Amino acid sequence: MTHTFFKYQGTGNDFVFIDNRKELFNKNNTKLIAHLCNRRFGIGADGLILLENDEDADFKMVYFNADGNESTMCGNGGRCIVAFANKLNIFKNKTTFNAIDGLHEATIDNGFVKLKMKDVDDVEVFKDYVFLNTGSPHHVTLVENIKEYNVKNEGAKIRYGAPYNKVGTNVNFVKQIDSETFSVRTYERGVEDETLSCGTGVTAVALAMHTLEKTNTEVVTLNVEGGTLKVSFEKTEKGYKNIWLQGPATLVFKGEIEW
Ligand SMILES: N[C@@H](CCC[C@H](N)C(=O)O)C(=O)O
Repeated sequence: MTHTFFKYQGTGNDFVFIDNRKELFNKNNTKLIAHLCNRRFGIGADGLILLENDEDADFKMVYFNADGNESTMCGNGGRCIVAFANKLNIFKNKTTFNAIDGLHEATIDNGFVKLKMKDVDDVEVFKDYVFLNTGSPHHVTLVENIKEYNVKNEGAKIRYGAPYNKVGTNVNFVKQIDSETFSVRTYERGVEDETLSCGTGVTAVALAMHTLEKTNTEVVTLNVEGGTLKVSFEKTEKGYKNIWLQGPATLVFKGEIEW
């Protein structure tokens, strides 16, 4: 049978989108999802996202990593689904949608999406790294030689090692550029490779760098391999609130595929 899909990218983090408002897609078909995300045998993407109806919001986002497993929040996927829902005329400029970590507010203006992320109350600082959950788990560590860094090998060691083990984590390698700008390269769990950008990852980096007092601004610029994102936030007694991830989200193509 022929199925319609859409492909979007947000700073190079790319996703297959399926309008599943009629609930025809089998979410337990891990093999099919991994096949659709495969860059040689399928459409090719870092993840697959279903847009569904929701009782409390304009729509619901269901996110799967490229390995076919449903996972935690995807920030760039969240920005892209806002662009997709806007294309489907589900809302005009401002929306609220449901995701695995709760309700998210968002706006879109000329392809530029601002997405409100969940509050972060717990930022754990260790000797060589910071760990926090911005909807997905993130290990953040500063490195000097970011351009030459072997993100895949070093990221995999941390992702599969203690204390994360089987559950794993995403791993962000960071270099400070100036008082409000950082370069970030991310190893993504579930893709098991470096991706060109990670939305929950740059959010984690911005909050971690603020916690470490590497920056004192509450609007941080993050240069990723696929472009530039901004994260703004407010410090609270326990952590951070009013966190917004901002950047472009673009339709790449629409297509049809057999399965
Ligand atoms: N690309 C994402 C993160 C997706 C989730 C991650 N791979 C995980 O399983 O934790 C983003 O933009 O946030």
